[in-house]
Amino acid sequence: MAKASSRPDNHTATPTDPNKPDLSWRERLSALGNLPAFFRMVWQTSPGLFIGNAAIRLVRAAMPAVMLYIGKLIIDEVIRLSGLSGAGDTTYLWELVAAEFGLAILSTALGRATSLLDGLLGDLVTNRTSVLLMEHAATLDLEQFEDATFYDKLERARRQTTGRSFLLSQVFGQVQEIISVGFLAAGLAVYNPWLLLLLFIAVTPSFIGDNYFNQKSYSLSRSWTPERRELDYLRYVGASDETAKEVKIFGLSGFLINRFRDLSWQYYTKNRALAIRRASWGTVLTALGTAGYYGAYLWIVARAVGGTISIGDLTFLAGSFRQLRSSLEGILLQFSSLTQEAMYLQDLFDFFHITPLIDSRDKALPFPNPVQQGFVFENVGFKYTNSERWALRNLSFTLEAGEKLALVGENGAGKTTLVKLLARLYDPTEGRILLDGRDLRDYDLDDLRRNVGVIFQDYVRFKMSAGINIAVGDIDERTNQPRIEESAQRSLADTVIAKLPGGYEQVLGRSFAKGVELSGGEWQKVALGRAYMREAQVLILDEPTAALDARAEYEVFQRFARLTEGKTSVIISHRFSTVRMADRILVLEGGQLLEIGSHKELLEHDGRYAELFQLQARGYQ
Ligand SMILES: Nc1ncnc2c1ncn2[C@@H]1O[C@H](COP(=O)(O)OP(=O)(O)OP(=O)(O)O)[C@@H](O)[C@H]1O
Repeated sequence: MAKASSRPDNHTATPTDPNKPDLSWRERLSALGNLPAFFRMVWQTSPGLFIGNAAIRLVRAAMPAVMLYIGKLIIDEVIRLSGLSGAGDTTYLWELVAAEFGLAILSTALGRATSLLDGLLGDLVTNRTSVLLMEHAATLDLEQFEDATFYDKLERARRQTTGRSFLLSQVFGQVQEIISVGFLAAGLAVYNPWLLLLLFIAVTPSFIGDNYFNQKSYSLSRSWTPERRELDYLRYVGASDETAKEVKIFGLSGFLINRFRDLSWQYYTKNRALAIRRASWGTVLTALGTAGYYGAYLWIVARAVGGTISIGDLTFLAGSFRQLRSSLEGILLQFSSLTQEAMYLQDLFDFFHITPLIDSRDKALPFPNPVQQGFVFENVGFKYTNSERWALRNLSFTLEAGEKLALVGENGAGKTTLVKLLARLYDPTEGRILLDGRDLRDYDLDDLRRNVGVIFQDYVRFKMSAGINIAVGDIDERTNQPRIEESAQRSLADTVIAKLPGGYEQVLGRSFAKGVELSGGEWQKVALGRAYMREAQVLILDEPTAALDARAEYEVFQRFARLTEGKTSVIISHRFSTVRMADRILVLEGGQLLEIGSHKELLEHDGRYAELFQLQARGYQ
């Protein structure tokens, strides 16, 4: 299968290309090609349940034909006995009745057993798919997550993680029905093979009709993925703890609800039009099937009246024909919904086929320990995929090993982008970054990430315990309580946590029962603790003190200076009291390097840094 990537330039059209609303028969059949991979996944989930399910279904498949045949034998025996005027031996008759009763009980029991196994297996498959999805998502790039088409794929794949149990019982049921039909058809063919032909002719119209409408509804639902995502988003924004504050203050609920109502109504009307057409055509086409059934019934009754077949044969044939028709209709209808399901499955596999663009090379180098020379930016330029503008351009500078560098610049100057390149969340669009003389891309990615610790300004507030919120800096050490507490002390989070009713076990945020919310500055202290958890050689803090009060900021920096002694560090800050502590300061403007030097040098230079510094200093006078 072609590898799909989130980059528009090498995006390969898959059989389910969203820009192509109607899918051909060939594409739909080729979607069935996903079933083996799906079953491999089911098999790997639980071979025992898989085999059990298949075995029971095989037995169940033979039941309808056997029961109909026993019914025929019973009727023929009753007629034979009634012709003997009372004195016949009824043992055989009772044996037959007992056999039919036994089969009826067995059939119900097996029916229950299959739903049970389907349910259990379905749950396991759902869990496994979710795990696979999360595992795969973890391998992908930040850049891919920021791409809307990627998000649509992820969204479609996410929907596939639930509801797969339905496909499972559907395919299992389908195979069972096909075997069942085989048994019944064999019985019917013994009497008259033409009946089979009549049967196929009767069920074909409704099959074609249903296929057509399934395809339409798949295309509709697929082409509406972005809108459905927007609906989910509106539902979330309109009713969530994180947004409630602003929604209330700005009185946004009316606006959000109306937007939701308009969009959902549009989708509803499109769906309704399709559903009405489907129901109308379905009625007409099914009537054709009924006509076919009665045609065959006429023939059978006429043969029975003419004496060519027995009354038992009549019931067997009529029963078989009726059962066959409904089974065949079932199979054919299921087939079209099966291809539809298989197409949805394609979405899941498409997602699994997206490959990360940022990865370790073969024979990647280990991260130098310790870093000898440091980083060199050589004419680095970077453009976000979804943007035409250069976020960084012509950037050349060195970050010496052990140096503390501060990044300064106005909003949107490219500071965060620069540190993302340093942590290899992205690769430069042009130029290169060297570490100890080798391209950053030559180093093992996991090793690099372990050695470069970044605390972003939009750090995540995990709705988990305070301890875990610090331990995420080095999650393997989450049970190392002394280390967590030491990190908390350094980042000043210890006093915050001491006030929490549950201490380090206290769940933060209000999403879960007993969760406690922190203030912005308190959260920042907790997040800062992550930097101290990580024994990284390079530490990057992106506006780590923006929410801190003046005293806390001062203390944090005293400690930070001590912690980063001998380490390479980069700090982004808009506060010059923080910035001036750095060895050198790099001033960015519009993605370009404007000035670089120590605080003193830059003040003497009397350029942009001096201007911004004096601007801020004047504010304090
Ligand atoms: N994910 C993204 N996709 C597209 N463009 C982006 C993305 N992130 C940032 N940009 C753009 O890149 C430019 C640089 O952004 P960056 O976040 O690096 O600025 P910054 O200097 O850190 O700003 P601030 O001081 O506001 O945090 C901005 O023009 C921004 O709009």
